[in-house]
Amino acid sequence: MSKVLVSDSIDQAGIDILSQVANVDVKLGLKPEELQQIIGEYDALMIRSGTRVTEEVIEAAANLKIIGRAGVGVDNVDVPAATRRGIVVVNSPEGNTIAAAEHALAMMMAMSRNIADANASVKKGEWNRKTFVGTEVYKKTLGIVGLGKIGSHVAGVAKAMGMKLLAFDPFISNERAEQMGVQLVDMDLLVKQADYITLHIPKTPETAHLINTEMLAKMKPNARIINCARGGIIDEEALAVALKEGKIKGAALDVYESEPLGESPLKALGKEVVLTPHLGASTTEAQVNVAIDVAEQIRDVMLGLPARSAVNIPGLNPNVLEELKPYMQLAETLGNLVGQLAGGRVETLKVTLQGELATNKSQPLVIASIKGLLYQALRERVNYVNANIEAKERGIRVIETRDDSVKDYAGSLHLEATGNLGTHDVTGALLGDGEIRITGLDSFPINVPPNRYMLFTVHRDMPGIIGKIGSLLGSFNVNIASMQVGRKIVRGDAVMVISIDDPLPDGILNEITKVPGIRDAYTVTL
Ligand SMILES: NC(=O)c1ccc[n+]([C@@H]2O[C@H](COP(=O)([O-])OP(=O)(O)OC[C@H]3O[C@@H](n4cnc5c(N)ncnc54)[C@H](O)[C@@H]3O)[C@@H](O)[C@H]2O)c1
Ligand SMILES: O=C(O)CC[C@@H](O)C(=O)O
Repeated sequence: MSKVLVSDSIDQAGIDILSQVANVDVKLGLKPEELQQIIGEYDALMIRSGTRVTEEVIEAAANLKIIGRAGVGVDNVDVPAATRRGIVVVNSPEGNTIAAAEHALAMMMAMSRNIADANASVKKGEWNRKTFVGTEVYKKTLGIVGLGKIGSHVAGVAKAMGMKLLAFDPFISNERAEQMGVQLVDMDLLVKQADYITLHIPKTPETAHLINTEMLAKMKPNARIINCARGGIIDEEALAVALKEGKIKGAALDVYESEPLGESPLKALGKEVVLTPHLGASTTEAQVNVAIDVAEQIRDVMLGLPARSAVNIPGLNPNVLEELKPYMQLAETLGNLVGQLAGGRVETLKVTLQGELATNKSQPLVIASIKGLLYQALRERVNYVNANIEAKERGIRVIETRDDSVKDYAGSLHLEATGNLGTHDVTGALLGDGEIRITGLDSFPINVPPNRYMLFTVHRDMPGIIGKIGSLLGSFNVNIASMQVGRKIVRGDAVMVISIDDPLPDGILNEITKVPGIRDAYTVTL
């Protein structure tokens, strides 16, 4: 049975799902070197934001197939290193959206009404109403940086609270913003006009220290800033100075440059700052959502099914995948076949998506074709995650073309591989029951199911040649399962496709090529 390591606290609902397919070990609070020591035993790792999956951990993870992040941000995972090793990284893009949005709104209200400090004061036995006079958010301007899933939900609630909404998000259209009642502005205008600024962007090289001394200096003296996105988007030193010097009114942070938050000038500040320990996703509902979402994906991958929210596999939407599933195997088989026919070093792979497959949605079939092509070289080390990278690293140019004219089948795939030994092409389609058919080889029409061991010849279409090959195979005790000939013109060139029960013994291919009329012979294992 497979083994899954859960190294952060996740809801039992997730553990129950994982237990259907694997032995689950829950080991919390592992030090990085401890994780590195034990990760080699596991097929899957499930984490939240507490575990750092570094390149060293990934290098030690000899059996790891999937890393599941029960949450949105995967910045605690070295995704490029995982991709290079063919490890799928999945997350739960929506499971904690509401929780994080509500936390940002709660932080805004907590700051406006001094909830945290007033609470602490009452608990100390004081009754100090004057110190904790607050401000209303009604009719104030909220500047939302990042109008994605969380930012949009914040916008909806803030609108209902009577706030005026500005947003900065270069990737959102004016139309979409208008639908939400939000005015899109540039960052400069947003920071100058907003009474409240809330960050809902990922941490990237572009967003690191986006809020720095210069930005803080542009804000209104009554401005308050909220960060429930990622630590490091705000320069914490600069923020502490701005708060201390009264350049801005307040800040509420849930996330920090380094977590847990150690020594920090922010801790020395008073009611102008509210700090929570990365609680954005910590609601019962969100934790059940993310645990189920990610555990189901780990289970599916363990069962050989695709993951619906893989961050390192290009655009595999579950509905599209469901439609394409029968064709993925076809693409892999054809890739494997054309790679073996081409032999040697393949330099170009041209994949033509034909008929009903000639749409953007079929792009995963190109990846499956590359995976098939590289199978002989990389075996299990190539998968849908790293196929593109592996092809690039080998200098294989992949050309994707589309031809929406319907041939004999509603949808078919044509693969052409060119390498140092020449060019070969194969075509394939699916029968109504989903069975794979190889329908073309080196432009000759054929119609055969793939077989584990196959022999192909290109020969002159003349009497006696089929018999000679049959006898030759018989003399080497090779049993033929099926045989088919394809030709374009009578007595021109033809191909012979022979499915055999066992691998072709050494030396026989050479004998076949010596038969008069045989131009080429290839044997493949699929
Ligand atoms: N505190 C928590 O516990 C918690 C919980 C969930 C999510 N998060 C974090 O919240 C953030 C937002 O999550 P989401 O689910 O809304 O993500 P999302 O991908 O739906 O939205 C992010 C938005 O940011 C925009 N964006 C990207 N770069 C930008 C830039 N340079 N300037 C302006 N906008 C930019 C994108 O266009 C997108 O619309 C992420 O950083 C996520 O990790 C934190
Ligand atoms: O695991 C957590 O609680 C934090 C999750 C949050 O930061 C996320 O990115 O989803």
